[in-house]
Order: sequence, then C-alpha cells, then structure tokens
Amino acid sequence: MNVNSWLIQNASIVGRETADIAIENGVVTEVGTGLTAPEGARVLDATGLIALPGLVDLHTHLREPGREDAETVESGSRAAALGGYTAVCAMANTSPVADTAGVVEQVWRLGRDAGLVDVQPIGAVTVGLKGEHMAELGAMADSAANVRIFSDDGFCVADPKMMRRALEYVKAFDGVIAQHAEEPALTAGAQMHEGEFSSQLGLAGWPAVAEEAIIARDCLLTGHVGSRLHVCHVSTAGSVEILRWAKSKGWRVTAEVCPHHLLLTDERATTYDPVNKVNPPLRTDTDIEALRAGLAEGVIDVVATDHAPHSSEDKDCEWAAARPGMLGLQTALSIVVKTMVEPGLLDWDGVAERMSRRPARIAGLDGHGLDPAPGVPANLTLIDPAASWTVVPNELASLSRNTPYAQMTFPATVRATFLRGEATVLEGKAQK
Ligand SMILES: NC(=O)N[C@@H](CC(=O)O)C(=O)O
Ligand SMILES: [Zn+2]
Repeated sequence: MNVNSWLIQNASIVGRETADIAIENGVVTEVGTGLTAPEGARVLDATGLIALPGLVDLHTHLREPGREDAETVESGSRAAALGGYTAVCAMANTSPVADTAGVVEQVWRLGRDAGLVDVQPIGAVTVGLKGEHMAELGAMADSAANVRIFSDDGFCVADPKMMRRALEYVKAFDGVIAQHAEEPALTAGAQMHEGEFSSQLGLAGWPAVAEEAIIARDCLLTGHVGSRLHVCHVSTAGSVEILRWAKSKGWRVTAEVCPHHLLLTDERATTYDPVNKVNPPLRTDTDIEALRAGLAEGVIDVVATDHAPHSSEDKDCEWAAARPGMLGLQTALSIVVKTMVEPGLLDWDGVAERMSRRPARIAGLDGHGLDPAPGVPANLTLIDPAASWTVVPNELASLSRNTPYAQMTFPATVRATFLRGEATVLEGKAQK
C-alpha cells in the first residue's frame, strides 16, 4: 500500500459539484466521477463532505524555541492539522527571537521533522523585537527557511523611519512586512478595549485609534515606497475604512482578521476571566459587523488565527497580570462557518479564498492554496458541514488550555487533512 495514494469518493469540491479525487504519490492525478483507485491506494468515502484546499494560517504562535511548556512546533502543528490546516506561518516572538537565519532554520527544521503541516517561519523585523536595529532580513530570506514575511508581532514597529526602511528593504525579494498595529504611546498599561465596559470595570483602555493611526501611517508609507504591507489582526470598524481607502489607491496592502474578533465582544471582560484577554482586544458589536462585512467584501483579505498559547502560570492569574492571547487553530474554521457562512456572508468558495488561496499567495507558499486538480500537490481538508461539536479544552491538541470557547458548540468538523497525500488527520483524529 502506498500511504500517499488515495481515492476520495463523492466529495463536494469546494462546495460545488460532487466528484472523486484520485491521489498518487502525494499528487492529485484526477478529479471526476466514477474514478478507479490508483494502484495501492486507500479509499475514503467522502459522501456529504466538502473538500477544500488545505487551510493556510498567516499568524500562528508556536512557542518553540523558549516556551515549550506552552507549545512546541509539533504540538502546534498537530492542532493545526486537526483544524484543517496544511501550512502555518510561525511568528517570530520566540525566545530567542527568530531574528537570525539560525533561528528561522531551526523552526523550519522542527516543522519538517514533525511532518504534520508545512511550518513557514516569519522573521523578526528588528533585533530582539526591540524596534532599534533592523534584523538581517536578507540572510533570513536567503536561508533554508526562505523567509518572505517579516514581523515584530507582539510589538508594533512604532518608529516610522524603521518601518519605511524595512518596507524598502524587502522589495529586493518581494517580501512583506506584517505589522502589529498598535501605537504604544496610546496603549501604555492598556488592559482591554477603551469603551463603556473599560470605564465600568475601571481598567485602562486600548483605544481603537491606537490601531487605526498606525494602519493609516503604514498604508501611506507603503504607497510611498511601493512595497508590500500586511496588517495583522485588524479589529476595528475604522481600520476597515482605512484599508478600503488604501486599496482604492492601488497600494499593495493586505489584511487579516481573527475569528475571535468576528465573534466575541469586550463584554467578555466583565467575567474577569483572563482567557478573554488578547491583543488587540475584543471590541464592540459595531466593530464585529464592520469586520464581517469587510471580510465578505474582500477589504480584509484573509482569516488568520493568531493562535497564541499560554501556560496556566501566565493565564490562571488576575486579569492585569495575565498574558494576552488565545488558542485558535482548532476553532477557526468553525467560527468562520458560524459568523460568515451561516449568515450568508460567504459561501464555501469564499472560505477557501480567505482561509487558503489568499493566505498562500500572500505568504508565497507554492503548492498550497490550490483547488484539487490534476498535477496539484494533495494538500486538502475534508469538512463535515452538517456536524457540530462542543469545545472541551482538555481535548485540544495544544499544550495550553487558553480557549475562550470552552463548552461552546460550533458547526462543522474537520474529518480529514492531507499533506502531500499523507493523511495527517483521519476520522477527526491526528495520525501522528
Ligand atoms: N495576540 C496576543 O494577544 N498575543 C500574541 C502576540 C500578538 O499576536 O500580538 C502572543 O504572542 O501571545
Ligand atoms: Zn500581534
């Protein structure tokens, strides 16, 4: 038997026609009806399931090296595969920071060895994420990790001169700067969204303008130097307006929204449960509405998880002391179905576009984000749209437990995930 050869029968291809998918040695050889199994292939009955190109996450925090108690490349990869992903971009805020060729190559190798998803390292923009000296972007680009996305995520590249230089520098290899948009002078000590609930609770606020001011500045800089900007975790209605304007200028700006910003509001802070603490913070119903509309319209290009595992020592404490961030890889698809597909804002093709094709294009990941067709690497996920599931934190694959969705029931389950024809998930279970 060839482990990378399959006949997937009766799948709905990206929510459209029902067909069989033949996979030989990790590559799709045929898509059609009544196909015969390739030699040595296993057969999977996918009746009622939707086949999507494997999901691609532009914003994953794996905590290796440095905080392997919270997540390793392997545990995070497993969570990703179970969430329907075949590739994730690993943020640079590890310890040591991924600001050299050595560290990005280490993360890339750990991903390859785990073999559950393709792990594409993101390199830091500045040394140690400190914002003072530019990191060796060229060396990271030229390394085995082939870095194209650079980000100080967790921190904003606040100095406009540094941001301009970084945008100019990455033009040489068609790189992109992914900005965590937060004007630090406006968020010092911030604990949650600045609004009605922050006043009620007496917690220092993170005003929407702290995000919007940086996005506006960076769009202008990008337009000025003719480079590529990607805006991480957009969370406000005002940000959507600025992005719409920047795109109308023809500037090369892309943006992501996270599932939690499509679903949860700042009212969650009234629980004082730090599982709801995240950067940027949960905002308001008005913001949610604008983010959903922006994602439907394409002003926001992609959904990214911002999967941010934290150990219980960093989360089971009082709100002010807790680290920001929440798990996301295993719940992202279901939340997109709940917030976008069920209300009729996106169809399955729209989901494939925003969770697979566009993120793959932004990250320059060849072989990902491609619909099943002859000659395409078999990076696929099979979704059961009719099933539902309840989030049980202890059953998640992450080494951390900081999900804000405990005991919530969501639509759609991931039945199988294939990485180059190898089943990383079957019947909803990780295969390694
Ligand atoms: N989103 C978060 O609240 N936390 C992220 C950093 C980040 O994405 O800004 C983390 O690394 O924990
Ligand atoms: Zn961030």
